[in-house]
Formats: sequence, C-alpha cells, structure tokens
Amino acid sequence: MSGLTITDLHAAHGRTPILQGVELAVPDGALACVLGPSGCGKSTLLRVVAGFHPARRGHVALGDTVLDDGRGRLPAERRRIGYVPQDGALFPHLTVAANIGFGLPRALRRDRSDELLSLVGLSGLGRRHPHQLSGGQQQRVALARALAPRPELLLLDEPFAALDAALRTDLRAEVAATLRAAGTTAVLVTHDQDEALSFADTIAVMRAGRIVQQAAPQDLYREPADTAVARFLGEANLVPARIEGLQADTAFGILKLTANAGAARRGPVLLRPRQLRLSVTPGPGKVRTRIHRCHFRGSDHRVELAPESRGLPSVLIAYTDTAWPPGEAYVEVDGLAHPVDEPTEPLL
Ligand SMILES: Nc1ncnc2c1ncn2[C@@H]1O[C@H](COP(=O)(O)OP(=O)(O)OP(=O)(O)O)[C@@H](O)[C@H]1O
Repeated sequence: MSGLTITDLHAAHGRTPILQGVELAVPDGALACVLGPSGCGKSTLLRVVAGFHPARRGHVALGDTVLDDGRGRLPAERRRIGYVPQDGALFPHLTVAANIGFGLPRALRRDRSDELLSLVGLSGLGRRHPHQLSGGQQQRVALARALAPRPELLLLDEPFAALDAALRTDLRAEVAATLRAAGTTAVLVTHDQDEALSFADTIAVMRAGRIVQQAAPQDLYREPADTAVARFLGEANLVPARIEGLQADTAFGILKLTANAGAARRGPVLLRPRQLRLSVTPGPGKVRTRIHRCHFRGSDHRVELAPESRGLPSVLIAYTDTAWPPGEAYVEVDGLAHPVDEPTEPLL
C-alpha cells in the first residue's frame, strides 16, 4: 500500500510559519490535487513530502513508512517519490532517452526508456535533445523520467503552467490516463480550478497553510465548505436566505437544501450558474430579471441577469445552451441549494 497520509504538518521558511497543520489523505492509486491561491504553501507542502524541506512537526507517511515526523526524516533518495517541477528541468546535454534512464541501473536503461516513451506517446524521439522538442513534449519527457524508477508516489508541481490552454487540457488528460495506467498514486498542485476539477479523484483546497476542505471534485463544486471555497471553484450565486432544517426561504421561494442546516439562521445559499433556468413566462418560484449581458463561450452562453426582486444579489449568473437577447427573463432554480458560511480563518 502506498497511500499518502499527512497529519498536523507544520513547516516554516526561516521563522515564517508556512504550513500550519496540514491534514491530507491520498488513497493508494488515487490522483489528488492540492488547489490553492499563489503563496498559500502548495510547493512547500510538496517539497516536504519529497524530502527537500523539513517538517517542523506533524507526520508524513507513505503506506507504512514514516517519511518525516519533525524529528527524523527519511532522505529524499530513499523515499521512492518522483517529482515533476514546473519547468520539467530536463538535462539539456542529455538525449531524451538518457534523461529518462538517468539514475536507473545501466542494464535497464534502454528497455525502460523505450517503455516510458511509448507510455507518454513519444516513441521514436529518444535520440533527440530537449531543445528539439516542444514544451508539451518536454513535459511528457519529465513525466517519463519521474515514472522510470517506478515511484510509489508522484508529485507534480504545476507541471502544465507554462503551456497554452489547448495543449494544457490535452496533456493533463493524457497525464491522468498515464498515471491511471501505471497505477501510480499522485499529487498535483495547482491554482487552476479547471485543472483540479478535471484531473483529480480528490481535491484538497489549501488556504493560508491549511487544507480547508478535501472532497471529490463534484462534491466540492456543489457543496463547498464556505463562500471562499465556493468562489474559488467557479462562479457562484450567493443568495440571501433564512435557513432552517432542510430548507431555505429565498426570493425564489422555499428551496430544498443539500444537507440539514440545523437551527434557524440567516446566511447565503449557493446556486451554481447551471442551476438557474431561464424562461420567457412568469410562474410560481420564478423571479423576474433583465438580461444585462449574454456572451457565447463555445460550449455554452454566460448570461448576466439583473433581478427585479429584493433579496437577491445585484447580478445573477446563468450558463445556458442557447443565446438570450436583451430584455426580460424569468429565472427559477433547479436542484438543491447549499448553505455556505463566510470563512472563519484568514484567506492568505
Ligand atoms: N525559500 C524560501 N525562503 C523564504 N520564503 C519562501 C521560500 N519559498 C517560499 N517562500 C514563501 O513561502 C510562502 C509559500 O510559498 P509556496 O511556494 O509554498 O506557495 P505556493 O502556494 O506554491 O505558491 P505559487 O502557486 O505561487 O507557487 C510564500 O509566502 C513564499 O514567499
């Protein structure tokens, strides 16, 4: 078993505390994402797991092996962990095959680098040098090199950040497929929510040196822990409500909740843009709005609506399959509303 378990992990740069009680569990064979804004400590977390930076206290274990507990540390070269940095960091003077085989016993190098080149879709390019490859190809070589010694855990530090949008989407799907084929447990850090949502089995949202929520992508998107996580994962309509038990009283009428909210209180509920349904006719549970703006985005339209009722934000966002011309639209809610509170801790 090679699942990663991190409990109450603290680490610092000099005197500045950076990781402040990180809790993270990545099951054996799972692809996890640590998602958080720039500077929240994602790279520091990966560096502690890889063995390049010491923990102050806490516990980091891979399967049954303790990697660091703040007192003792397993040296990085004995951790069986692969690391893919942002820029790939290939050796420029070595061929692609030599980059992949670097560090392997000589007798294994050729077969293993051929195998890995095929796995990352670069068969036949082993004799080239890194500068003769595109950025995306170089990142695939970096992935192949990290996988070559059969690590139990692979760490990826924003490995697609330098690539253009289309290539990034393709490559991350390929990388996810490659990791699943190899059965490797992996942790990718990113500040890009689309990347996290499309890549991972489990996403841990990091803020100010802590994991504030860990869940499967769909659960995290629909049921974020607070308003900041809600906004970080995508556009959010935060609608004022009186919340009690399993329902919320809102300008749309009574909405059912994702979970029992307990005693009565006031607070926003989350409605994602796809939960707002537009129509041209009024009706029960519908709110009259004016279409402020509608723009085509390729796969859908993003519509900004100005509600005419009180008790709603000044702008609601809906994603629709068809275009909506300027004028009136009636909006109703589809699905469950999710109660969200303001975050109780600092955001950075
Ligand atoms: N070597 C260092 N010495 C001192 N402070 C550092 C060092 N490396 C990082 N820091 C600080 O630690 C904090 C966390 O940095 P880290 O690189 O872990 O964040 P991150 O979430 O990965 O950010 P990004 O997404 O921008 O890479 C930042 O405030 C950063 O300035």
